[in-house]
Amino acid sequence: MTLLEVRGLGVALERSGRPLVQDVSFDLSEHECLGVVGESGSGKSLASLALLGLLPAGLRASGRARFEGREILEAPAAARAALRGKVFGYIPQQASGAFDPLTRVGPQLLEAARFAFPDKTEAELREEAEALLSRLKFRRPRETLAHYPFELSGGMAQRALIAAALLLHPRVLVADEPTSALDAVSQKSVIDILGRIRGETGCALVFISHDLAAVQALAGRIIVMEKGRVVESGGVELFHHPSHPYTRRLVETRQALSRHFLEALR
Ligand SMILES: Nc1ncnc2c1ncn2[C@@H]1O[C@H](COP(=O)(O)OP(=O)(O)OP(=O)(O)O)[C@@H](O)[C@H]1O
Repeated sequence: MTLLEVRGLGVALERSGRPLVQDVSFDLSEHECLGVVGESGSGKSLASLALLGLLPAGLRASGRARFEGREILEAPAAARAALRGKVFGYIPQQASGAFDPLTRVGPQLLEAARFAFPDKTEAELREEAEALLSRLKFRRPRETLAHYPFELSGGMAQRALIAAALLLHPRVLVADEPTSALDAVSQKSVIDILGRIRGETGCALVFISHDLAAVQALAGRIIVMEKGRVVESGGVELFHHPSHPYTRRLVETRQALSRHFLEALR
């Protein structure tokens, strides 16, 4: 079943009308993972922030986006906030910046869930958070909830953010470069976790990354963005037979980087 239908999504500067993202279209079904790739500045984050209703001040979205047939771009602010609470989960790029350094991890993890599920007791929410952390490979979930953010490694903080998003039971999880600030082992762990969650919960995933290997591991379909536009889209075979020169360049750059690292290891 199609969850999300995006047609002609654009983002522009409010004052001048200068376009930053233009004509992005895709469908997203339950369980599906859409990979969004492209160089830094190609518009990946702005396209997803437009869908989430989280564009920075001074930017405006245009086009159409429907969740289960309901238009979301034009929905009033309160309805957008409710959608973010219950429909869309968001995992931002920098886990460290997403936490308030002076507040323990537990209250921060539970804050949005308290609003989203006012009928659940504090004990129920804590229990759910601990179970989630345990699924996300935290050995001592209760202790983790009592920690301050600085006591978590980068990989742990990123996994804690995934837990915070999942506590809201999202139907669509948007992960914006969730592995870019992590070492190789943590990257693999986060990718494994995202893949598993999709299988277990049925939530759809929009996975934004310039790591082509990670996208290949997770996504069934891919859109390639350059300078704010989608230049190519298709299945993962797109990386083996890229038809657009920009996709070819991305693939060649990745192959050259892999060769470089392999030579450096010899
Ligand atoms: N608040 C803003 N005001 C003006 N221009 C912006 C703003 N935010 C982003 N841009 C510009 O919009 C374009 C797309 O930015 P965006 O952050 O979506 O790229 P990206 O592909 O996500 O890059 P990265 O991989 O580095 O996160 C860039 O040229 C960027 O400079």
